[in-house]
Amino acid sequence: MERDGDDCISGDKSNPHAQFNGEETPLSSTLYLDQVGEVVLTCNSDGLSWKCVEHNKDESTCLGIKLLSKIATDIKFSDVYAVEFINYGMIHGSNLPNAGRYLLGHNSEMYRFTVHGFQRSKTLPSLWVLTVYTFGHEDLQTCQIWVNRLNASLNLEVGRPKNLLVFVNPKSGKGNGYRIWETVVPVFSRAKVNTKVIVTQRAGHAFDVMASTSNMELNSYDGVVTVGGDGFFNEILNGFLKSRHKASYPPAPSDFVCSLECNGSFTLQDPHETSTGTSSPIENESLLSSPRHNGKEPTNFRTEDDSCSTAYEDPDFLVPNEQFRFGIIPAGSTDAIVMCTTGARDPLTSALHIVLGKRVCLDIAQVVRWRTTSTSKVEPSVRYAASFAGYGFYGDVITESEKFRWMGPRRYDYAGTKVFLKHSAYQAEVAYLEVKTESTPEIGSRVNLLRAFPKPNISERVVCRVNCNICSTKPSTCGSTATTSLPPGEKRWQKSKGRFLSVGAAIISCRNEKAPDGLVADAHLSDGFLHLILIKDCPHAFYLWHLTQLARKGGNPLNFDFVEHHKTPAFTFTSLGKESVWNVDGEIFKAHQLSAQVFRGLVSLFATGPEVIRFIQFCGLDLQSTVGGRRTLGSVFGSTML
Ligand SMILES: Nc1ncnc2c1ncn2[C@@H]1O[C@H](COP(=O)(O)OP(=O)(O)OP(=O)(O)O)[C@@H](O)[C@H]1O
Repeated sequence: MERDGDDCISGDKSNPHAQFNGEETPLSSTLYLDQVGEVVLTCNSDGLSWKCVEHNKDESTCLGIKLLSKIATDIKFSDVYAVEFINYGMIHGSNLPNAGRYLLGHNSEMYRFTVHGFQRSKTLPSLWVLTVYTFGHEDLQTCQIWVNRLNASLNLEVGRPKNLLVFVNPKSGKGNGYRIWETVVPVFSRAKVNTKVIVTQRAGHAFDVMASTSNMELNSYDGVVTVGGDGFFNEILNGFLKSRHKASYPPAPSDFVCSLECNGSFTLQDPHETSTGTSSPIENESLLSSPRHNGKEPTNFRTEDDSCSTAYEDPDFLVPNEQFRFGIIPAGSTDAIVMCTTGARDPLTSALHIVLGKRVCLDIAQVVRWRTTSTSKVEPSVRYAASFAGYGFYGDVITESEKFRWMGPRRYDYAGTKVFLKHSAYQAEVAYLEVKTESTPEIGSRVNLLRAFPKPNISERVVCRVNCNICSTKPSTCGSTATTSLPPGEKRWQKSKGRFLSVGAAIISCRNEKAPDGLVADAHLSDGFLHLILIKDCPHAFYLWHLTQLARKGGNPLNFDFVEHHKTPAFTFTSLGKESVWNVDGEIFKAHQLSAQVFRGLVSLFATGPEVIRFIQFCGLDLQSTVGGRRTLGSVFGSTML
């Protein structure tokens, strides 16, 4: 084992950084790989590869199977999140049988460094598992050269965060938000990501911090990480967008606007007024003026000597902002957003997406409540949603489940069962914008098309996934809405009035463990559309049938006559009853009258999108047993908690 480190390195070891400035010189050394043995390690522009010494000459076989082929032999820099020098210590001998003479057959002490990366789980590719390769050499300098060289390569990886603001909800899910954060802290510290951690003390705490943090301070972070559920993410998203997203209210049909104007407290926007993100009013549609400003006006205040001074002006924070991303470490009760954006409900997978600087754009819906109850005056209040906004059944379940928060995630099953048994239907009027595009002549009336042609089965649906073609077709301006980017003739309002068991607007597929394909299996993360699902009053048994389809892998919950499905960028809603509760990303939102529109890719997430192709290939197997566990009738009702 005596070896002089100077002899075994090829490349300019005296200056590893210099090798990176010009043409790259591959670095190569003979080192020991823990649990394997002596290897020739090579570093090139893409990553690291290693080969057992004399591998080709003397390959171990057992019953004709190459034993060494099971050992990983390379890793790309894009899959490496940290390289650490770990000083003098044990390198273990090979654990392979018949290791042969080139493998270290015994333990030995030497200087070591570790390469931390990940690999995709063989059974669920969206699930990322940690990998650690420990290399050793008796010469300290050799190890240091390798560490410097590999860290120089990692520094060239673009988009990796250095500073993050982290919010932890200790009450999330089963109340273990902080414990979950602790399990992923080592990933952040190894990757040398600085974190400012805020453990929330109460509901609304994170919203207040996000809303009051200056843009200057926010600009010092590469993003915000939330450790919690969908409701917690929603709170942080709203705090972030509250004063930073500048946009007019959603478009609405003229009679909707009239109903607001008749109240005497609201006026139509002057069509000549220029406002960010809107075009002039289109036929049969009116735009509503937005009194919102960016909240950064200079503040005049009196100083001690009574002179008037002006506080500094906080710089603008651009939204959308591709550099600034959100990360979600799942700790909630449903975690639909994380499942749709990383494909897995796994804190480590999320942490890896964050430190590796992955990026995916996410549509956000702006939901404006105009009236809280039938008698209240018009008072616009804006809420943003990342996954789902629902009324009727969805509003009732969230209201009921809040009474049983102590039950943890099971409260949704219990509340869902209770609300299902009540079978309440609500009188309402919904208007949605029907948009014609080249690929789908009238997206808004899709249900009628589906009646005329057989519904595509699940394998034919264009499901959103990593590098999704639909989502990566960039609109002219990111953060825009289809309501403004399409010419007036391409849009028209359609209405649906009647008794509904539920009205739901899914911005993403809303996949979760109880609804494995989500409510809308082929919804996309950033196509600029939401899916309006209207469930008309129907017999109890039919509704149960819809819910069981929702809870089933490969089910078709929208393929019923009592279900209307409209893909649209905007809709309005007016309750014709007294009580009216919405569920926005799992949080209660009382609204008698509201309008909503989608902003395409308004925020970016540390995520890649799910690895869906193989996910769907598993359909033949019972994936529910992997992701959903045993199904009970209660969990069928709980599946509506999107
Ligand atoms: N320290 C706290 N104490 C009580 N409530 C809190 C605290 N911090 C945050 N909250 C509130 O808890 C609510 C729910 O949080 P979260 O979404 O993390 O969990 P969940 O409801 O169990 O999960 P999911 O939204 O996925 O169903 C949020 O609306 C948030 O405002």
